[in-house]
Amino acid sequence: MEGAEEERLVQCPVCLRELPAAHINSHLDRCLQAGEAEAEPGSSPPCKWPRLAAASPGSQAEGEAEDARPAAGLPVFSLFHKGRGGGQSPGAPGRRSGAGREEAAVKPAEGGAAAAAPSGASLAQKLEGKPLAERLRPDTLGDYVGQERVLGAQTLLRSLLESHEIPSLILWGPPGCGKTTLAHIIANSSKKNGTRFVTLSATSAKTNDVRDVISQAQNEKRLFKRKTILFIDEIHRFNKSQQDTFLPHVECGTVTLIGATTENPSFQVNAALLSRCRVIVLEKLSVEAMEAILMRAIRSLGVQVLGQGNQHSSSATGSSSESLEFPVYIEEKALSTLAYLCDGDARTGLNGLQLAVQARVAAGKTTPLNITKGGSVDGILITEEHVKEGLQRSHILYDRAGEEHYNCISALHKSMRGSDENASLYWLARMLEGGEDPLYVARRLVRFASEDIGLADPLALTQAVAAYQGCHFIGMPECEVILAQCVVYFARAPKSIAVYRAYSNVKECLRTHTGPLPPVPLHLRNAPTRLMKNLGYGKGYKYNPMYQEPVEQDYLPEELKGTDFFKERKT
Ligand SMILES: Nc1ncnc2c1ncn2[C@@H]1O[C@H](COP(=O)(O)OP(=O)(O)OP(=O)(O)O)[C@@H](O)[C@H]1O
Repeated sequence: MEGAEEERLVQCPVCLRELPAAHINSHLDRCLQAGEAEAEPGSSPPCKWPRLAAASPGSQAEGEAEDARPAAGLPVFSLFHKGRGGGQSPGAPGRRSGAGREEAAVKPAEGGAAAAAPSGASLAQKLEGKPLAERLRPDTLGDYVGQERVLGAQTLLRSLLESHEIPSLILWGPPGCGKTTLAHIIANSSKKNGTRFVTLSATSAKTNDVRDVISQAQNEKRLFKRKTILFIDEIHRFNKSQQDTFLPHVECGTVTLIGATTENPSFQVNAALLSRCRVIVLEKLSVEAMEAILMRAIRSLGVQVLGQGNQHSSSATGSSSESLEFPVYIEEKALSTLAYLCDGDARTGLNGLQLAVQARVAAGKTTPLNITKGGSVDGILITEEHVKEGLQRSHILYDRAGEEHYNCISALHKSMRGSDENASLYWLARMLEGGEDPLYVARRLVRFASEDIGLADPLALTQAVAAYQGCHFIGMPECEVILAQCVVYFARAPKSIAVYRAYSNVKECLRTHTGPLPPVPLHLRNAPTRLMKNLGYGKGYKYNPMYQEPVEQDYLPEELKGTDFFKERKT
């Protein structure tokens, strides 16, 4: 009987693991200690790796290994993201083993810029390991640049964050604008009042992972009165049933949800969930904000800024000459070009800077620089060309923010209009490979379908809308072939601008009309009330289906009678 009691399985209230009753007390002690360990700063939002193809593979692999390392010492409970597309999800089948469950614990950021590298380290050492963007991720609102509209001094969000009153939030904004960084700052500040911060990435987490986080949050709340903030990166990638899983728990306050998304949450986030969250719209970082972020990076690396033509007093702290044979300089113009070309994406800007500096330092080629009155100094110089190389794949071919964006879409439009399928494909690829938003191209195709093909092939519009939706569903890179198919269809399609031109003529007619616009003819008016009938509304209207023969009836106002917008030439 006693043996049976010992063998009876009971569930640990903390980790939910089933164990023999006889072992539960000792297990619980370990579990509680582990829970404490987890409360330590291990739960920051995930580290992100550079998206640039040119990013050094070595540094990424190194970073991933570091990122996936479990938090030191005791096993941890919470579920963490392993990084984009990385590895098995934390709660994948076969891995749920209670306290021993394998999790990718995210290491805490190492103190922001100040901790980027020891101040005495050489520049090459400072550039090793984690990507610069990760190391410079701000820890406090003080270092968070831009986004004044939502985080400025008098804003509601700032006062909520300062008072540690975190509501459920959806952070919506383009890549690299600071969504994860903001969550990271919230994680840091919420630790101060003992709140747990758990991170899941919708790209790798399964519904069971969400359930695990929720049940753990319930236990934490019940046993320790601790709140849980759940950060879900790329929340738009969760399907409806996954989103439904945490809906009631957000509602009853078991977890505070912070979701980050680059997609419009009205379409991608379940309406019920959305209504329980405050949507914070973050914008692309301005060129000025990007300059400030890049300057901070320059300072942390000890690189000095070189003004055009004359010596520029750099605000760099600690000259690189302390630890390097040659000082490193970057042209002021190179910085502003980088700030401009990265199109409000701080990760792209910082990665571009890192690659440019790394390449120049590795090449070790020095230039005599006239920066002192007395003569020249040998130093490593980073020019505008070098930063463009750093941004190579994404930005040198194609500048998403600037003129090139309009030039290429115009070239695509004209190539399709000219029925040149090769040129059409070329311009499409130039844009997509350069990082253009596929939905921007898809929207142009919808317009083209009506403007240039029109009724010569009415199916073109259906194709374009389907291509838009396809791109919306699957994103890049898979959607490129959808756009390619549509572009070739359009290049080969017959063209007609009849409707486009006729509609332009109508608009012109309205614009140039002098005096009051003619009233709607009485016989064309609807007459839902007796009064309207009495006023002659609808009187004399011939209901076409009642007639066998063509109906003689005017539909245009009297003064436009007989106008043919299809024949008239636009003036
Ligand atoms: N507002 C900001 N102030 C200072 N640094 C920033 C800011 N926004 C972004 N950064 C820098 O850019 C890097 C990338 O930003 P973050 O990961 O927050 O972007 P994100 O909006 O979450 O992008 P994604 O949608 O691609 O995940 C950060 O590590 C940080 O170094």
